[in-house]
Amino acid sequence: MAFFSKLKDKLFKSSSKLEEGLDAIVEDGGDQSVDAAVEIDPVQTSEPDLVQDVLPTDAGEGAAPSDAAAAMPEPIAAQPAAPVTPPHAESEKPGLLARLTGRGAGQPVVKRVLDDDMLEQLEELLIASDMGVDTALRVSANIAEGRFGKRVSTQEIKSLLAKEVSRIMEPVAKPLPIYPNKPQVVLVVGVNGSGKTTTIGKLASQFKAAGKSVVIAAGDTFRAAAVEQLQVWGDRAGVPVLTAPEGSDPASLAFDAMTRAEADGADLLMIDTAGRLQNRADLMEELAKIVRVIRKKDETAPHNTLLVLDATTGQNAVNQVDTFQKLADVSGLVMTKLDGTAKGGVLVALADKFGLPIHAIGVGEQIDDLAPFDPEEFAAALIGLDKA
Ligand SMILES: Nc1nc2c(ncn2[C@@H]2O[C@H](COP(=O)(O)OP(=O)(O)OP(=O)(O)O)[C@@H](O)[C@H]2O)c(=O)[nH]1
Repeated sequence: MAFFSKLKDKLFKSSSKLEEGLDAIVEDGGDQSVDAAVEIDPVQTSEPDLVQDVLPTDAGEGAAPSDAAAAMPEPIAAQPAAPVTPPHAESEKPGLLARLTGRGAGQPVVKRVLDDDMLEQLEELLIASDMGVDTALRVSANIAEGRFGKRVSTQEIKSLLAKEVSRIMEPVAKPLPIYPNKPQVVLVVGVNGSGKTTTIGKLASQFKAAGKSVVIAAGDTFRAAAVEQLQVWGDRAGVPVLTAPEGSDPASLAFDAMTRAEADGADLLMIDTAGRLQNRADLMEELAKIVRVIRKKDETAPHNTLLVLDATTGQNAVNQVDTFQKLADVSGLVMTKLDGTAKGGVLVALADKFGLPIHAIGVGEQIDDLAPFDPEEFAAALIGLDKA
C-alpha cells in the first residue's frame, strides 16, 4: 500500500473533520449551479474573473476527488484568457476536462460567495483543527486574498488550503541529517508516553536496514518498564540496547554507551531519556549532565536532539516544544500518533511558530510505521484531498 494512501487512511479523523467542516461552510449560504464548467482559478490567477478554467464537480457520484486535484495544475490556468461566462450558461457549456472525461456535466456544484461570514467560519474551523489562532488567521487571509467577493466551491477551498498548508510545511520537511561523526549521537527527548521508545526502535530499524550500525542507550533508568520496552524494540530492530540498573545515573550509562559505540565503530548512538516534566529542574539537570558527559568523549555531541511529540495532545504540543527548547537544544521533531487523531493540524502551528525541522512522523505502532515527512502528502491527507 502506498504510504500516502496509508497516511490518508489513518488521518481520516482529521480529514473528515476538516472536509465536513468545509462542506458545511460552503453549503451554508451557498447555492447550487449545474456543472462547474466555468470557475475561477483558485490558485494561480490574480484576476480570476478573466480566466476560463475547468473543475470537476465535488458533488455527485462520478466526481472523484483525485480528478479534482488533478484538474488544478497550471497548464489549464495558463490557457488564453476568456471572458467570464454568465452563470446561466454554466449548464450549456461543459469545460474542457469535463468534456474529455465525460464527467462533471450536469452535476450540481455548491458555491458560496467568499465574504466576511465565510472567512470567519473558515478561521474557526482551522482553529478547531488545532492549527492555532495566528496560523489559522493567516492561512484564511491568504486563501481570501484576490478572491474576496467571488463564488468558490468546496473543492477550490480545499485545494487552496492544501497549497497553504504545504507552503508552510515545505521548509521544515527535512530528514534526520546524517553526519560523518562516528558515532553520531542522537539524544531523544520528550514527555513520558509521547512515543520516544517506539520512535527509537523504528529509527534504529530503518538505519539498520540502510546499512548503519546502531547502539541504543536506555537512559530512562528510573523506570524499569521503560528499559524493558526499549529492549523489546532493540530486539525487533536487531540492535544492541545498553541498560543500567534501575535508579542509576543516566549520564554514566550515556558515557558507557559512548565508549561501547566507539569501540564497536557504530555509526549511530541513540540515547533515550526520561520525560518527567513534573520536576523540570531535575530533568534539565539530568539532560545537561548527559550532554556534559558525552562531550568528554566528543565535544561536538550530541549531533541531534530529537523532540518526540504526541499529535493527540493537540495544542499542548506547542507548550512542549517551548518547554523542551529551554531544557535542551532541540534540533528537530518527530510527531507520533498521527494515525487516528483529529489533531494533526497542530503540526502546521508548530511549523509556523518554531520552524524546527520535522524529521519523521509516526502513523502506527508497528516497526515500519515511521515515515519521512512529506508536506504535500500531509496537507492532502489532513484536508481530505486525494492525490493524483
Ligand atoms: N497509534 C500510534 N501509537 C504510537 C505511535 N508511537 C507510539 N505509540 C504508542 O504510544 C505508547 C507510548 O509509546 P512509548 O514509545 O512507550 O512512549 P515513551 O515516550 O517512550 O514513553 P515512556 O516509556 O513512558 O517514557 C505506546 O503504546 C506506543 O505503542 C504512533 O505513531 N501511533
